[in-house]
Amino acid sequence: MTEILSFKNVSFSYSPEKADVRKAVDNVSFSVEEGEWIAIVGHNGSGKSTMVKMVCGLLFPQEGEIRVMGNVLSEENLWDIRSKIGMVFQNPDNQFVGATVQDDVAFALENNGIPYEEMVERVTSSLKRVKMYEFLNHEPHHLSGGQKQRVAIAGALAMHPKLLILDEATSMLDPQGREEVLQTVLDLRKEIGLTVLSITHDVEEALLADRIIFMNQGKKYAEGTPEEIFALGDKLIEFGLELPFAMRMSKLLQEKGVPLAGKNLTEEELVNDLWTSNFRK
Ligand SMILES: Nc1ncnc2c1ncn2[C@@H]1O[C@H](COP(=O)(O)OP(=O)(O)OP(=O)(O)O)[C@@H](O)[C@H]1O
Repeated sequence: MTEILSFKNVSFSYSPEKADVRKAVDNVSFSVEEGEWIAIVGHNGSGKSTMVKMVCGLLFPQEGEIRVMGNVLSEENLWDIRSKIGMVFQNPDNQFVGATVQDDVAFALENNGIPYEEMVERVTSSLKRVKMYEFLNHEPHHLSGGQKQRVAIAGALAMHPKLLILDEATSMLDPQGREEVLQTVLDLRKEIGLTVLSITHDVEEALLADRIIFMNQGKKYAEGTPEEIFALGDKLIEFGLELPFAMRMSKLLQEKGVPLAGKNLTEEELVNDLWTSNFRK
């Protein structure tokens, strides 16, 4: 397994001179292996954005070290490392720089001096990967939120990133847009083994990840598979997170006396459980 990103005992405080101000990120360690999808979840102020800013070198840890593809992130290698990371942010309207979809995807390639023929090839293949090729000449403001985010993903893909960071990338989308973007990420993982780090409040999105890092007040409270993390149940609620819809529904049904065997993280599991526990003899 190749390690793409690691945090080792990383701490950051916005007021390092004040011992009484809580650290935004406090002694956090984790790693992301090639091909994994890791979701960082946590309530407001738990340190998620500060962690992303450190991965991109916008902030540097005061303690500990961050490695990207084996290299300790520093002022010297910052630009090289940034070129290997694709980012998609929260607001689909703040990310467009091109007048058309293809101009937008080509923007970073042009800035990086990629030869014209290669640029055309990368724009074409990236837009095909996110199923937005037919919108090549469309103006961005005519697209839906989900389509805009898929173009933003294409822009990131065109740079052949080692890591794609989704920073609350679905939080401003309607359910259909959210679904489109998440399906795109799932497809990309299957097709090209893309490594993904997503920062999210959305527990249903976190369920799709291989592993979840659960942050609380700057500290890593827990890390594990979605099953392990959501088994924490009331602890998640206490720290300001919801449980997935299927789990909440299972709990309510059990309280009403409907027999169910499991906790049921997904709707599919719930439907199967309802069927086997109640109807199949
Ligand atoms: N520029 C800043 N100056 C001072 N303190 C800050 C700054 N940015 C964040 N903080 C503080 O650092 C802590 C972690 O904030 P951070 O934004 O990283 O959390 P978050 O989990 O991303 O929250 P949200 O989901 O609201 O974006 C919070 O206590 C926050 O108030």
